[in-house]
Amino acid sequence: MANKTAKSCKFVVVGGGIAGVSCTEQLASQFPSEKIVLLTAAPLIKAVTNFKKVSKTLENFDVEEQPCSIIERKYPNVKVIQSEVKQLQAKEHKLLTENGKELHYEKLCLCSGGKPKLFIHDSPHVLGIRDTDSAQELQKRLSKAKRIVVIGNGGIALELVYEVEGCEVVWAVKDKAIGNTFFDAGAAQFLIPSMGADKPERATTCKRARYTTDRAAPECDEPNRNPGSAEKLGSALGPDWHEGIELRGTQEMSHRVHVEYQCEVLKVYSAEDFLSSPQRSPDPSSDPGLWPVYIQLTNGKTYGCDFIVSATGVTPNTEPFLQGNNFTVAEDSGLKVDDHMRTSEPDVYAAGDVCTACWEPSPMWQQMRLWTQARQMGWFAARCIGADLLDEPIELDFCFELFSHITKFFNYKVVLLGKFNAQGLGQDHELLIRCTKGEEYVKVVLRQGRMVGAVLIGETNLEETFENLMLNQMDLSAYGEELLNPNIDIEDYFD
Ligand SMILES: Cc1cc2nc3c(=O)[nH]c(=O)nc-3n(C[C@H](O)[C@H](O)[C@H](O)COP(=O)(O)OP(=O)(O)OC[C@H]3O[C@@H](n4cnc5c(N)ncnc54)[C@H](O)[C@@H]3O)c2cc1C
Ligand SMILES: NC(=O)C1=CN([C@@H]2O[C@H](COP(=O)(O)OP(=O)(O)OC[C@H]3O[C@@H](n4cnc5c(N)ncnc54)[C@H](O)[C@@H]3O)[C@@H](O)[C@H]2O)C=CC1
Repeated sequence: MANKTAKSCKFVVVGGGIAGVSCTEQLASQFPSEKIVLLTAAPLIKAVTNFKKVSKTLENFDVEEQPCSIIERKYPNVKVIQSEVKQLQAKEHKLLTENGKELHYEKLCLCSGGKPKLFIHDSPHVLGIRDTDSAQELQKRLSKAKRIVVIGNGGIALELVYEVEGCEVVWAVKDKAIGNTFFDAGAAQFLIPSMGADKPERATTCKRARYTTDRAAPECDEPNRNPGSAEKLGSALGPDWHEGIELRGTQEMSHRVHVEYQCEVLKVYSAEDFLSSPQRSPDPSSDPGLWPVYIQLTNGKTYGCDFIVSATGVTPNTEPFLQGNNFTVAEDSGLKVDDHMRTSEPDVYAAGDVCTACWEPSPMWQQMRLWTQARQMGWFAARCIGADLLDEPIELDFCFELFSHITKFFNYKVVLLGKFNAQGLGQDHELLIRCTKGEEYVKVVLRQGRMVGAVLIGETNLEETFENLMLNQMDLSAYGEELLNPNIDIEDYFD
């Protein structure tokens, strides 16, 4: 039942992931005498630690899950309430929570993230990976598994096929090459040999140790009494999420990955259904009775396995906010935001995975649902809220000028800059490529002689120089292929 004594607050932020916490911290430091409520469904919040600027636009940081008390201690004007938002009444500037509370706001920022967009719903044999609970479930199931099937060709699939040991992995991708959200076929070819190679020894430090130690004792003011709802709405995992858990199956082997290219899922059968289906494959390993689940692919093959991982993207968490309100929603189901992070509802902003950037982007930026962008958007949304209250102008921040992402795949450092896959450029571009097997892969995208994108795999040390060349849009036509000549120290050249 709704609490009649509704609370009122100048700023309310929904979501304790990177976007929500970054927004809350910025509001708290900009408005130290105003109260900020951070409403979040999960018992722990995410914090950015060891933030380092690698270059003008590239940033690197660790992410820790922390009890809510830490942010409250750091910012006395912040109050964290652990409760799921059930409804937003935007006209009334009011939120209703699962605890039956009402909360009025003057300015609201929605940072409720996303959830796995599974290729099939309601199958006990299909797992999505998003938060700590789902990662632990994966670990538990894997510890009893001999074979799994991974569907999807983006970040999670790339990480998983490399990390899983002691278990056969069948990786089914829609495309002609692996890793299509990050790479082209050339880069994929460069990475393929690492897929079967032994992994180097892992450092023993575990960045996610807090997950287990703090979990038992959430310190929020209003602890969630319903563990089920928190489980469904945990914050997203991020860099190095697999370092804290052992992803090992039951078999005595390191890696074994088999890729099925250019296919999708036709049907998933339980063991029982498979027995009576006419779809039995000649592959003896898909014999009925051997496996708990069978997956039939569009290329005619059927695999039996212990379970299936659906690493098929993210759907923004918008449900509690849409009903009765007038949000404009993008094709990918995100809340559309303008260049001030405003949604179509007055005084409601959004940031991170829940939103879809709908401003005219700079020619070398695109949205991808990544940790860095969640941090930047959360922080920028807070600055926009502040500018609006103080009636000050604010321009789109420099961080939205050039897309930049630094990560690791197959134990290689990977830097992506600008239109790294020539996204949206049609035929109007040329590519320069330099590749040294097992060492580095460098791809540059040029448009009208100017650099507009790059993929750097390995320790290339080119990121700063290339970033500068992209930002200053220098005409490089005169250099031709010499631009990637390994005998020229390009850094000195363009300094
Ligand atoms: C396995 C995995 C690995 C990844 N690796 C990387 C990587 O290496 N590099 C990278 O850049 N990105 C990575 N990402 C992506 C990155 O984690 C996300 O883009 C980013 O964390 C999104 O942050 P967010 O704050 O928008 O959302 P989330 O982290 O999803 O946070 C949403 C918050 O909202 C809360 N919430 C949701 N609904 C409600 C509600 N109704 N009421 C109250 N609270 C609610 C949730 O409890 C949660 O706290 C990875 C993602 C996954 C799943
Ligand atoms: N190191 C990094 O930067 C990492 C980033 N992430 C991020 O986490 C989020 C979730 O990761 P992913 O689930 O891997 O999403 P993703 O968006 O990276 O990749 C989704 C993949 O699934 C494919 N796909 C979609 N529907 C499909 C279907 N029905 N059948 C077969 N394939 C289908 C797409 O073609 C795409 O290859 C993403 O935002 C991703 O960018 C995740 C892991 C690592």
